[in-house]
Amino acid sequence: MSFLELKDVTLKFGGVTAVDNLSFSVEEGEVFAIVGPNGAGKSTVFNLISRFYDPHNGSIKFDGHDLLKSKPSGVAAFGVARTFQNIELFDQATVLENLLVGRHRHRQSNFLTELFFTPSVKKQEVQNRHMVEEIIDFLDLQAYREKRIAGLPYGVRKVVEVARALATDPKLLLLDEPASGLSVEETTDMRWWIDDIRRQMGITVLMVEHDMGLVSGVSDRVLAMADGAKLALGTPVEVQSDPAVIEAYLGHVA
Ligand SMILES: Nc1ncnc2c1ncn2[C@@H]1O[C@H](COP(=O)(O)OP(=O)(O)OP(=O)(O)O)[C@@H](O)[C@H]1O
Repeated sequence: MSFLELKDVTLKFGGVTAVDNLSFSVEEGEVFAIVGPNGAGKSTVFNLISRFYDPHNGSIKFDGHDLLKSKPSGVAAFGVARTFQNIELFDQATVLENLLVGRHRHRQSNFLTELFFTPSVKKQEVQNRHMVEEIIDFLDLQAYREKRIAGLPYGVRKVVEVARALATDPKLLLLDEPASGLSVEETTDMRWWIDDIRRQMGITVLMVEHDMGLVSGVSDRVLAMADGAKLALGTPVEVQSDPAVIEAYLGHVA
């Protein structure tokens, strides 16, 4: 069985079929990209995996779990974390505080143990800090750790969003347009972060991205979508030279 498996998934919004009988699977350890013109259904696929929406048909399995039978909150507990197209951080909190919030799913304490700051709570707090500091070092965010999000440049906030998702200790990282709004240099940096996350942290990455340079540079496989359905699936070179993909993009540009 594949690490992540979507089978015959369909979701309609009224008369619009946002995802149309879509099947694909992602293997453990790969970087897998979803591309396609605006409105192709890419974000909806992310929202289905995150259990933000329920499909009308089909199945979604991750790491041996039937995601559709779990509570939406259970997805994070299975080890799925995501970033958002419009960065979702606490603006008035520092980088460090935002990352500590990301550790929340690992808290095993309750109100009383926290009230009395028992040894187990203290130990957990130390472990959380340690892990968060490692992520700050890993993504080179030391200079910003005590800075509030609101005052940070956009490119740094994008990296903090990735850091916050990593703080949940995921097995699968969903990156929603990691390069959107970034300069050419920042996009190159993002490419190396994604590569390091896969190679050094061993985390599987599924991303939606429009920047074909980033997609080709970092992805093992690419799924091209149009009108909610699969147009092509293969290596970046295979997908970029697929006639159906070329037509969908040219049709979109025209
Ligand atoms: N909540 C919603 N209600 C109604 N229609 C929706 C909703 N979400 C998405 N859609 C529609 O579903 C289709 C797929 O949208 P989706 O956002 O998944 O595309 P996308 O490929 O992510 O596009 P983009 O690249 O612009 O982000 C579009 O026609 C969109 O208008």
